[in-house]
Amino acid sequence: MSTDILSRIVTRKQEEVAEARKRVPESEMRSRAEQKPRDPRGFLKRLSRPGVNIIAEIKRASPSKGSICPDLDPAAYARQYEAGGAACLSVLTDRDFFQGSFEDLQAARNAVSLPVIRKDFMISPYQFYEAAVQGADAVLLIVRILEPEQLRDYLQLAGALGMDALTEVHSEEELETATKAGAKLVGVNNRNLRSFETNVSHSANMASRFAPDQVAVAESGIKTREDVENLLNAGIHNFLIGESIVRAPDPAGFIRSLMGE
Ligand SMILES: O=C(O)c1ccccc1NCC(=O)[C@H](O)[C@H](O)COP(=O)(O)O
Repeated sequence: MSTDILSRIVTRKQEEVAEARKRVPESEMRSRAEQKPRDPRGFLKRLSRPGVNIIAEIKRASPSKGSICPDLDPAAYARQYEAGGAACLSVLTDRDFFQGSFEDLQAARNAVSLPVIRKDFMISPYQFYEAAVQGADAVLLIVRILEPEQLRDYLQLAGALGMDALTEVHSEEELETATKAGAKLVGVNNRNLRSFETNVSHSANMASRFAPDQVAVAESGIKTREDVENLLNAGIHNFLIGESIVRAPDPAGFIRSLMGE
């Protein structure tokens, strides 16, 4: 089942975009995005600060773990994340595989002053217009599901709409593709999205491959202060963390402990 999860997600995304275009044509969505008064909170800027920066994720469910916290209150979680010292929020907006939504993104963003990434599977310009209309400060670009040309175009499109882009890689080849496309903010996913195998040392092992002007993020499977320290020792100080924070009885306290406070 996990072997082709990304293909299944991408196929469903294509259907979703086609359905959304019928409700609001692309020309209209684009014009809404271009006319939307922008108030970007600076996702990349926050992660360029020294110290431990945690992108804390609102994650109700996932393909690898099933249900995690289906009834979570995104505004309450966002407030806890901010109180705990998170640098940014990540909000999953995919409904079918993660039980996320734009409502979650809006509720979380409106509750705090942190920059927010729309965490989804971006395969069409339409989704960038949607993200801008929803007020997202950043979007995720997954190298494995994009052609190199598309990646370059989407990095530009995100910037033109006033959003930062977090480019996600898993392998060294994908990191090379991201670098050639000009990606500045790059996340290494510790989770292999084919097998779901997660190895927290994976991003540490890739750290030396980053260009000096790139900002690295370690993604997935981070659960303990020891994980964070090992990644800090490898030179990575930005962390995207979902499940362990969502499941923590006290998310704010847990974030503080991950930060070493
Ligand atoms: O989490 C999954 O099962 C998953 C499956 C297929 C594609 C993406 C997936 N996760 C998205 C993410 O990038 C994670 O939510 C994020 O890195 C946080 O990971 P974690 O701390 O392990 O919840």
